[in-house]
Amino acid sequence: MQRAIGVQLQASPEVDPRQELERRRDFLCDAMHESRQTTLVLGISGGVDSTVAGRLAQLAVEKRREQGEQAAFVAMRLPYGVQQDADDADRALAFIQPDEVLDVNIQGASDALLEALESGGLTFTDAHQRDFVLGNIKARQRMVAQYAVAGTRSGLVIGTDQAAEALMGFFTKYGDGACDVAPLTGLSKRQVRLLGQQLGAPAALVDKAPTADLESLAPQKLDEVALGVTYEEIDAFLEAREVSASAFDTIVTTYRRTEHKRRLPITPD
Ligand SMILES: Nc1ncnc2c1ncn2[C@@H]1O[C@H](COP(=O)(O)OP(=O)(O)OC[C@H]2O[C@@H]([n+]3cccc(C(=O)O)c3)[C@H](O)[C@@H]2O)[C@@H](O)[C@H]1O
Ligand SMILES: Nc1ncnc2c1ncn2[C@@H]1O[C@H](COP(=O)(O)OP(=O)(O)OP(=O)(O)O)[C@@H](O)[C@H]1O
Ligand SMILES: [Mg+2]
Repeated sequence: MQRAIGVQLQASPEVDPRQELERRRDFLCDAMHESRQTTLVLGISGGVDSTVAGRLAQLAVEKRREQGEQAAFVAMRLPYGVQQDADDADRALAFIQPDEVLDVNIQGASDALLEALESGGLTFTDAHQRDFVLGNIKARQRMVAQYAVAGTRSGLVIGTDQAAEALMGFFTKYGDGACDVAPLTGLSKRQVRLLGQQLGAPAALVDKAPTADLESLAPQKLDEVALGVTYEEIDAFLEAREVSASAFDTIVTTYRRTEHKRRLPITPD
């Protein structure tokens, strides 16, 4: 079963970082060519996934320009108010060297929607549920912001979903899960870091502990705390290595429970 899920998610035990970077950069170039779009758009959080995907995007548009095509990468800062790890986002942008940076605070829109929902009669069981729902609103506001830019600039929105998040369904459906191109597909978290290292990204970002950072009541909460398994265990599962019985159980149960997130909407037969 472990192998079958790995195949389903396009995971592989080993990758050659140099070759993978070239293949994934060229994939972005081909996607721009085939869709006749001239811009790539991506939110840069300061985490390793958007650092790697962002640099790949910049390399892709530079290659398109070398080929005589019009191409640009628009990186977006999308903080909710003041982001605790804003320095990391700045560091990531300094490394990526994007053609353009747009800074859009998603707090106003996110809070306004939550307030309107409450005025409209929606109630929550407790403060934790309210905060969790607001977290998913934040992820979806980032999607709305990126698509607004893509719609203005003939752009493709990049998603940073990789095999570790896909396996655990650890993304907001139609939030950060929504995109036009997903260049990190199939990579374990370890492999994303390998690609970051190969690109020459700052070690502090390559080795940074992953956080979705969506809950205002628990800023910078580590993904591993929310997931109940470590990325090491998730990567071992994806890379067809041995996994403890309890981790195996958590991973397979979560994978099945989140199947709907990896599929198109349910339709009548
Ligand atoms: N069986 C089923 N078939 C079809 N649809 C089903 C369904 N079960 C729920 N649904 C629908 O799916 C919805 C639940 O999905 P969703 O809205 O995504 O919500 P949910 O999975 O509850 O929450 C998203 C999770 O992803 C994490 N996350 C989000 C964003 C980024 C990152 C990150 O790593 O950076 C992590 C976040 O911390 C949270 O734990 C339900 O409200 C319902 O509408
Ligand atoms: N504060 C933010 N500013 C801009 N974009 C964001 C922000 N938070 C999340 N995103 C976008 O949502 C994506 C999903 O977040 P996620 O946390 O999975 O990735 P990451 O932060 O790049 O890496 P890591 O998973 O290691 O934290 C990010 O890659 C980024 O494109
Ligand atoms: Mg993050």
